[in-house]
Amino acid sequence: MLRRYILLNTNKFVNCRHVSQSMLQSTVDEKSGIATVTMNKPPVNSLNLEFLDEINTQLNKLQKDKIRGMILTSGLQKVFCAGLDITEFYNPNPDRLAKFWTVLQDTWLSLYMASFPTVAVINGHSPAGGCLFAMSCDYRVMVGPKYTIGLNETKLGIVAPKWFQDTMVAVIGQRKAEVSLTTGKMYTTDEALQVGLIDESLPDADSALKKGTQFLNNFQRISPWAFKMTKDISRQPTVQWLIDNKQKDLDFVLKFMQSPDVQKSLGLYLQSLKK
Ligand SMILES: CCCCC/C=C\C/C=C\C/C=C/C(=O)SCCNC(=O)CCNC(=O)[C@H](O)C(C)(C)COP(=O)(O)OP(=O)(O)OC[C@H]1O[C@@H](n2cnc3c(N)ncnc32)[C@H](O)[C@@H]1OP(=O)(O)O
Repeated sequence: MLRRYILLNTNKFVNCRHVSQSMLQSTVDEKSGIATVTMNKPPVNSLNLEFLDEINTQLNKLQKDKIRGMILTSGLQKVFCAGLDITEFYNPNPDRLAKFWTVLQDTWLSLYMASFPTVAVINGHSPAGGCLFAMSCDYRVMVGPKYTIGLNETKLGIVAPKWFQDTMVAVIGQRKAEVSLTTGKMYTTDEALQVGLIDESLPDADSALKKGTQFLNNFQRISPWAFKMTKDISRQPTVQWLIDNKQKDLDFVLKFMQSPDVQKSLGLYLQSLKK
């Protein structure tokens, strides 16, 4: 494995393994075994087929490398992740859409059930799929006060799939999730903290990264096996539906996304984004 000194987001030089460099940068601190995975797909880290594939491959690699923890963050100025790439849904090629959705399912399962502790350092806006990724980590530290986070699918005229919804319920509870999902609510950092959607709010990215690292350091004294078993038991009710219904979920999305009403809503939403 290539060893070199590189400059991390913390502006400190640390001895680390450089794992990859493309839309995703991944570094592992040799001493702590903590990986920092930085999404870097301008302009907004939207999750298309290729990007999701890269994220999933990296998560599986980190698992094989037996890292001790992971921070997921963004290398962009003001966006953590803009969610799924809407152009994957608009006038889709059915074969590509099927691949895209399957990789999304797999990536979510890899992240949600990661064998190592994970922290999202949310250093920018985090709508929809971006919020899903953040909620799938074990801890969320967000840079405030100006960014927003939430599952806004109803605002696009679409519906958050069951497993997106269940992930939110697991974080903030049934009642708050129901109101949040039906209204497509995007929370400010303060609101997200209040509702429990994030665990901490910090004024800048450096202190958020430090906080995330502090959280991961808690696990130095906890057996990885005990951690993983506990997490599996806790998260099993949320993942089991998708594990049992991957094909049904895919078939539904293929049908739903190709319906004229949904295409019309998506077209209007894309237009409004361009404006
Ligand atoms: C019963 C069972 C139901 C089954 C349901 C089936 C299917 C549901 C499927 C999926 C669920 C969907 C999940 C999603 O994640 S959908 C994506 C939702 N995301 C958003 O709504 C975010 C939209 N973007 C923004 O709000 C902003 O861009 C931002 C993130 C706040 C950043 O703002 P900023 O001002 O910095 O950037 P711009 O707005 O100027 O954007 C720059 C550039 O990027 C394009 N873009 C932005 N977001 C996306 C995106 N998600 N996908 C693709 N492209 C995006 C934007 O259009 C601009 O493009 P341009 O060409 O003008 O440069």
